[in-house]
Amino acid sequence: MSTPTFTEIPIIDLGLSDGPDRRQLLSDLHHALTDVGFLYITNHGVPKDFIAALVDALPTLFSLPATAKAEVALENSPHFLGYSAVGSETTAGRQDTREQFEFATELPSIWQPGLPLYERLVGPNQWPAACPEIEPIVNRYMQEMTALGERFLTLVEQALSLPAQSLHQFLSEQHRLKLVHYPATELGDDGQGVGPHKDSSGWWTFLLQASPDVGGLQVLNKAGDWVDVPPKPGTFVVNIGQAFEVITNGACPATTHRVLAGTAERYSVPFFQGVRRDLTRKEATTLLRDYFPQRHGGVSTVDSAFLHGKYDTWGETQLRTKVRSHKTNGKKFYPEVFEQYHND
Ligand SMILES: O=C(O)CCC(=O)C(=O)O
Ligand SMILES: [Fe+2]
Repeated sequence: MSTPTFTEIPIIDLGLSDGPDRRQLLSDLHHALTDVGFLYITNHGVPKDFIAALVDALPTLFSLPATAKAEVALENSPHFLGYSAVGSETTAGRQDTREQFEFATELPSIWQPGLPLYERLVGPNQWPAACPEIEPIVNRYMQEMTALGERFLTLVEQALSLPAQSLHQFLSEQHRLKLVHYPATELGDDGQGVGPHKDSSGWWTFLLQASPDVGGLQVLNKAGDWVDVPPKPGTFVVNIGQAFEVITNGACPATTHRVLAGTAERYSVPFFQGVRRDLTRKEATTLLRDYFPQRHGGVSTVDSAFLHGKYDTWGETQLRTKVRSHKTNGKKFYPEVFEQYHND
């Protein structure tokens, strides 16, 4: 018998959350959380004109000259915020075909000697001077996504029969967002937009597919088939990050996904809801454990560097991941742990 699995991505209408269809909504959400790990949300309440302003700004931003992009290079930032060119990222052993600007909730630097090194992940954005309109547009969008993320967690608590606010206790004050551009590739060029991965940096991801007519995002189901996640007007794609899989003891899986390179260029904007940096592995595996008892004969099947790695906090696990994938920043800003993170 083949493994029961999904063949399409459920659509959850958040507009039903206050009406008579609420029970059905929570039951559909439960299915999406436990069997799929991916969903679309509609009627999410983020103002259309905020989204449109962001979508409209992307082509201008990405057509800035290379020198303007280099001024805000991610390499300059101890907080791993800024621009990365096509070719600087490898996923699943192959080079990705995308360029991106990474921003975070606007916060001042807090790290000073004596504080955990991972506190250095927090700090100011680098805004491109040649495209000044992007700063207020992104800041406003981030505020909306932060609020949407919190509303959404309340529904997830209800769908999973968890106490009110029990998921909010894991949130960070810093969330991250990427503006992503996948350039058009030649026909027959077997490039990857971004290779197969699970989202490792956040609690939940809320993705805006910003090119209404261009597909490419796919999700891996349990039968090993890739399921398309085409853009749908008025929706966000929402998916589970690895920290959430850990907290739920694998009941809610962080599903593998990828983006195919295509002959049409594509823009997208993933918002990664942040997990508090001081979260310990012990807390992550105990705080909600009564609600997610061990399945599979007591052996955890959850795949996560946080769970199986050497470092005890979410913050340090994140810092290690970033130092390993951005070697220039690692050497420049984190020489005290660079070798150790690379060799352990
Ligand atoms: O661009 C997309 O649609 C998805 C991007 C993604 O999966 C990621 O950046 O983690
Ligand atoms: Fe992703």
